[in-house]
Amino acid sequence: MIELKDITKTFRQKNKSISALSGVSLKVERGRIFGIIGPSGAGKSTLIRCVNLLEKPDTGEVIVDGQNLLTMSASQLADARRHIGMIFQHFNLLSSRTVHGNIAFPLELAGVSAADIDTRVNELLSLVGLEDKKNNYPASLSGGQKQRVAIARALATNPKVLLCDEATSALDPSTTNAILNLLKDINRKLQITILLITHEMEVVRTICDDVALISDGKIAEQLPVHAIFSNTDSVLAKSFIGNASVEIPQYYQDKLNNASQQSDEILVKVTFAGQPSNSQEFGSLSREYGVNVNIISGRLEHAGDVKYGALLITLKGSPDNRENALAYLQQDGITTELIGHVG
Ligand SMILES: Nc1ncnc2c1ncn2[C@@H]1O[C@H](COP(=O)(O)OP(=O)(O)OP(=O)(O)O)[C@@H](O)[C@H]1O
Repeated sequence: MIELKDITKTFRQKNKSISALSGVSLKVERGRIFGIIGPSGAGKSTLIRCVNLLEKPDTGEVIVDGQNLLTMSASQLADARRHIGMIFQHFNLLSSRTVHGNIAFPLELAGVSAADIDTRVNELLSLVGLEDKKNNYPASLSGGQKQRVAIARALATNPKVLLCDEATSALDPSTTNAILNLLKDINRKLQITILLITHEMEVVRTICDDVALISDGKIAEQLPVHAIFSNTDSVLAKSFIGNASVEIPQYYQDKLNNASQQSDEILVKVTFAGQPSNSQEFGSLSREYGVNVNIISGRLEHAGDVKYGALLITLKGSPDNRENALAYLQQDGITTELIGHVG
């Protein structure tokens, strides 16, 4: 649905030039939610703005729904852009227009009749759950409600593609989730292809089917989200797992300081880097290896049908049993790190 071929973009300022994109190619299949993630300054905004030519690439091809946007006349491009909706981090609503007026705006520009506009705006208000805010002005809405208006406006002309430029970065976590769910719903119901940029892995994990990592204006990695963890060399997997730090509670910190090396209980950090969600690691440890397992703290997340994250556990048993239990975990692809004796 979207294909970028060898895009380059350099910004020229007085006496210097900044290379924002150098040779970026990517393909977004129809109906997918595709995330582009990367650190600040990596080129994410420039890249997404190239898709609707808000930013014109210096070289390369931008193909949306089979049409090369860079070879179009101005009127063809205006028409093609009606099929590419966009939402922004700061919503970009018109403060002098009501919710209805904002959503109606692109329809007015497209020359739709007042009666048809009214019908369409009502449909969109119901889709985004804002029927009761029709006559409100943006200033009286919450951030999440403003983004819902922006989504409704972006969908007004029935686009095939929705571009999301850090659409949830200005929102709190629960509002972020609600907006991500709405985007996923829209993707499924309307079969709309979504390309989003974000600096948060959580956004990728929550709704994306595919992800590309951009770094220094180049695509460093690109893969389906469910495949991140089966690819042990994946930079993205490492950054997911890197976030899975666990804190040792003070109580166990004190135990670590005071315990003898002969104690039969050890504190272990267990890191999951893509294990199937249904594996039964801890059950087997007690049953088959004669050790007692106690989960102290940690965080496990799921991406597709795999889990990742880290747990802090204690294992209690004879030295041999503990060693066998750790070997069993490692054989399952789990990383274990002995922190010390406790107890
Ligand atoms: N209009 C511009 N003029 C000059 N330089 C620009 C312009 N827009 C972007 N840049 C530069 O291009 C590079 C990529 O910027 P871009 O905004 O695309 O990155 P980003 O990944 O979206 O960053 P952030 O997450 O901080 O928004 C940066 O070095 C930035 O300073």
